[in-house]
Amino acid sequence: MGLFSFTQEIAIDLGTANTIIIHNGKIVVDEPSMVALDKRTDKLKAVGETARQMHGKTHENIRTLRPLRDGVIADFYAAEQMIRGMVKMVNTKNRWFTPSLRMVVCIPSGSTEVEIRAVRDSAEHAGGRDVYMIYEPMAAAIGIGLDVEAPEGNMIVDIGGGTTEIAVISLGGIVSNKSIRIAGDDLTADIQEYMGRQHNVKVGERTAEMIKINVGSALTELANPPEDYIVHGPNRMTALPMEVPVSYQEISHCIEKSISKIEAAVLSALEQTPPELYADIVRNGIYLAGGGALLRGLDKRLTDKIGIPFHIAEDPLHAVAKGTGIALKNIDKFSFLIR
Ligand SMILES: Nc1ncnc2c1ncn2[C@@H]1O[C@H](COP(=O)(O)OP(=O)(O)OP(=O)(O)O)[C@@H](O)[C@H]1O
Repeated sequence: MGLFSFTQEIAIDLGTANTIIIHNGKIVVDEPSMVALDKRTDKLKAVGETARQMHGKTHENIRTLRPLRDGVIADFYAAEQMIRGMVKMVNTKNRWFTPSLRMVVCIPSGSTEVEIRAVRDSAEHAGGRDVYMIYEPMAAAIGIGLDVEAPEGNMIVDIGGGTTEIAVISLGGIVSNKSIRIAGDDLTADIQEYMGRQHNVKVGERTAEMIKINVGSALTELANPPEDYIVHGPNRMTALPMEVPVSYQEISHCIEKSISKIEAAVLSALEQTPPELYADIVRNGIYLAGGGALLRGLDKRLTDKIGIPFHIAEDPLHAVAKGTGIALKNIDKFSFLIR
């Protein structure tokens, strides 16, 4: 080791929609999982929020892309560039020498060997010397503050951008899990398609996501309904500008199919749960994490349908990252980390 080499420890929640880095127990990077590359040289032009702002507005020499799809790396080179770019954001002070990185990165629980390898390779190419991995639902459970090593069953439903992960955790391990590729991005796609079909207005992905955040609902009747959201966009036929007010009720109908699929996956995961753990889950309730947990009425809908209380994690968008950060501090203690 040279005179100026040092090890930096970071935890990465590498998500389809957002990537979060924790360093010294604090969130230091929280950016959309997006890169902008120069088409001619493949060099990185921008990463995170800056790349997202370029999305849909680029000329022929720049391409913006999301390196992950459905929770897993879809573009290996872009993923590596993104991790590199985001790690650089952590090291704004020490530009003179590159630290050796000790990382904990989270991965979907349904990952194949090849997908795990892809995350490890990307992390190592981006400077990781000592790379550990943790399954996302395990990280979410730790982030929520559950004692994952206790002989007690807990069920986590983590609804991210690309995947919904449902897992039962007990004694420091995942007893059963179900991962489906229906999550927040599918709800956004449902809305985008619906706006064109129903209102004849063309909306981009970002606008559809804003509709979801402002008036998305898993129920057709809400106790505290949000005000209609006004959408601006071109008419699909005439290209003339339109202004369309959108209500939460119509959005609840348009995302109904996808929500039902998530509901069915939770039921199927419960069916596979061993009886002793099932009893613990009925007593403790089920924890919702990930950005999708913020959808209005989802906790109530699932509670009413399944008959077990659903609790939304305190900070659902950051639960996985927080848990990954705690795992980083306990690398030697947590035997469930993957090397
Ligand atoms: N208030 C909200 N209501 C509904 N959905 C939301 C809200 N806020 C964020 N989301 C959605 O949550 C998703 C992102 O969640 P999260 O950051 O947990 O996913 P991720 O970790 O990047 O994805 P994955 O776990 O699938 O790799 C996006 O689809 C986003 O649109």
